[in-house]
Formats: sequence, C-alpha cells, structure tokens
Amino acid sequence: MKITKLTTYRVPPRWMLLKIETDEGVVGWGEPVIEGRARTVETAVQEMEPYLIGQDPSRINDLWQTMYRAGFYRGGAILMSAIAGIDQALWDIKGKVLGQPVYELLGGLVRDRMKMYSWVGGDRPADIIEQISKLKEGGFDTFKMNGTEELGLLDTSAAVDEAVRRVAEIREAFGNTIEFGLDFHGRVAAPMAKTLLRELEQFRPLFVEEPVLAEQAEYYPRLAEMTSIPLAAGERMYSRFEFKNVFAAGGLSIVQPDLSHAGGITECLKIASMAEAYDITLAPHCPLGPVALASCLAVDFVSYNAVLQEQSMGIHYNKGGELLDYVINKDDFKIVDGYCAPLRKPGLGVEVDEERVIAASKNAGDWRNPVWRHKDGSVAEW
Ligand SMILES: O=C(O)[C@H](O)[C@@H](O)[C@@H](O)[C@H](O)CO
Ligand SMILES: [Mg+2]
Repeated sequence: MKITKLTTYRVPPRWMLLKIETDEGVVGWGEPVIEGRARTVETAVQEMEPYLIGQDPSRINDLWQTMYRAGFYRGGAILMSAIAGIDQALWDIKGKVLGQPVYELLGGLVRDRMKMYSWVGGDRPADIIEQISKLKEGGFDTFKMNGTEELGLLDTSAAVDEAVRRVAEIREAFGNTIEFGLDFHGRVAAPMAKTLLRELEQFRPLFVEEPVLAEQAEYYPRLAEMTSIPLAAGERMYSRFEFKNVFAAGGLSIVQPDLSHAGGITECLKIASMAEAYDITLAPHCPLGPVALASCLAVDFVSYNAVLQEQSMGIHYNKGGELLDYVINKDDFKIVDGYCAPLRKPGLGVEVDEERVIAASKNAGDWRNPVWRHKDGSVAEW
C-alpha cells in the first residue's frame, strides 16, 4: 500500500481536518491544528508531503521519525501539530487495514470507560453555577473553568478575592458533589501564583492548570512544595524531549499533552508512559474536534495513568461549529454519567462526514484568540 494524497480542510469553528489517501482506497483522517495558526500548520503539513507520498502508511514509526528528524529543525507547536495530525491519520489507516480499533493495536483496553469533563464559564468565568447545574443534570460531575480574568503581573488583593469568591460560590452551591479544575491559562505570573494557590487551597480544586506559563516550568516544583492542589500542565509542550525535563524536575501531578499538538498518538503514548514512571497522571488536552478527541481516547484506553479527558462539546470556543457536526457516528461520542465508551470501529473509530467537511471548508474563517490588554495598555495573557 502507498500514500497517494494529503488533503487539508480548515473548518469552523477553528479546526483543520486532514485526509490521507492510499492507492488501495483506504483513507485515514487526522486533525493537525494549532488554534489560531491553522494556515501555518496547513503549510507545515504540505511541507511534510515529500516524506510521505509513495511511502507505505503502515510504517508509522519510520514515517514519524523521518518527519521529526529529516528536516534538521524539529519540535515546537507548528511542526509537532503537523506531525500529530499525520500520525493520527496513519494510525486510522492501520486500524482500518487490520480491521481493528487503534486501542487493540496498542495492547487492548486498560479500562472499560473514560472519565470526561466539561468546560464552563467562558473566557472570563461567568454564569458558572448555572452552567454547572445544567451539565450536572446531563450526567457530568467534573468541570473546568478559567481561574481568573486577565491578571496583572502583580495584581491586587481585590483581584485575588474575586478569583477566590467564584470558587467559594461553587463549593457553596455544590459542596463535594462535583469536582472542578481551574485553568490559570497562563494568565497568572509567578509573583501571583503562590498567593492564588494559597487562597484557593481551602476549596480543594481538583487541579490548577498551567499555574504559570509553560516557559516558566521551573516554578512547578516550587509551587508544588507550597500547595496540596495537584498542578497540571502540558498543552503548550510539544514532545517527550520537553516533557522529560519537567518530569525530572517534579511538581506536576497531571500531564496534559494535546494529541493534535504533541506529535500525535505515537508521541503522546511515549509521554504517557514516561509520566507513569513518575507517578504523574494523564489528562489529555482537547478543546478541539472529533478526530483529535478520538485520538485522545485511543491513548486513554491503553494508558493506566489516564484519569480525565477534556472534550469540547459546548466549549465557549465552538462558535460556528460543534464537535459532532463533522461525524456520522454521533452516538459513539455519547457521554453517559460523565464517561465515554471506547470507539470500537476500526482505526480511530470516527466516521467523518466528508461532504459536511468539504462544504464547511468553503468558509472556514480564520479564528484568532482575542488580544487582551492590561489597564496600562500592555498586552495581557489571554
Ligand atoms: O485547557 C484548555 O482547553 C486550553 O487552555 C484552551 O483554552 C486553549 O488551548 C485554547 O484552545 C487556545 O486557543
Ligand atoms: Mg488549558
């Protein structure tokens, strides 16, 4: 079998799907994308083509190493997202050729169902109680929200109180009947992280995500020393070579690689195994589309340390397109009592609605995250 064609489709709300065709008619789908840089990743996928066209798609490991090493420069958000989507599609092809779901090719199920969580609250956390109540009726009991609005490098006691008040209200309203993670989203600089963590400790959030920016990862062990709140990070790290230093330095309790940013299934499996050796749990990042989610689930169902899975249904970013818009097998993504079952169809288990994808790609738009400014006019982390 030989790879014959790669076709990318940028689609609303801010995703990109990749179709890889072969000379025997087997097709694989992937989701290479960096939110807000879809066109850049699209070009990176096109630049990877010479390594792929005419090659045997079953040789995923060799194709992965070639894409990673052959261009001399390596790593980073764009190249690793391009490799990620291609890798996902290659696994999809392999499973379809062998008539097996990807998780069977990776040693079979390590669990029967996977715990999912839902976003609430939007860019600036609001209406949290109401949104949690609604989702709770639908069976969710685990949520994530932004921990703060924009926050100054050195901000006020009032800003800290505002972040704490929101969390206090959640515990007040729901007690321990629900759990929630707080995503600091890189908005909190090191000078503020300790104060916020200390003040939030009493409400026992399930985790605090990106307590400081990934480029400040050396703070993770120091912050972990002063709080019992599990610290989570990983969506802005792109290969096991980045994660190894963070694991060795300590401080992380939860690692969140993104299956569409960190080299795909092949790479994230390695990251998951490395994390397990350090007793770090796995909660793949996935505010993206259905092929990305299916790839996450493939890794979740074979990784003992997988504990939580993000999914984007109802997320505040999904304007103009929802996770289930582009798949035929909508029921396979059903979340029952907050859990998702394995996708049992061959490959990634996603039946992509190609007609819908092609139609939607005609007006994909160019999603960008907002550019926030502090009161003094300087740019703020969004
Ligand atoms: O935890 C999450 O889902 C992420 O922080 C998410 O909010 C961002 O990755 C966003 O998609 C960037 O455009
Ligand atoms: Mg996040």
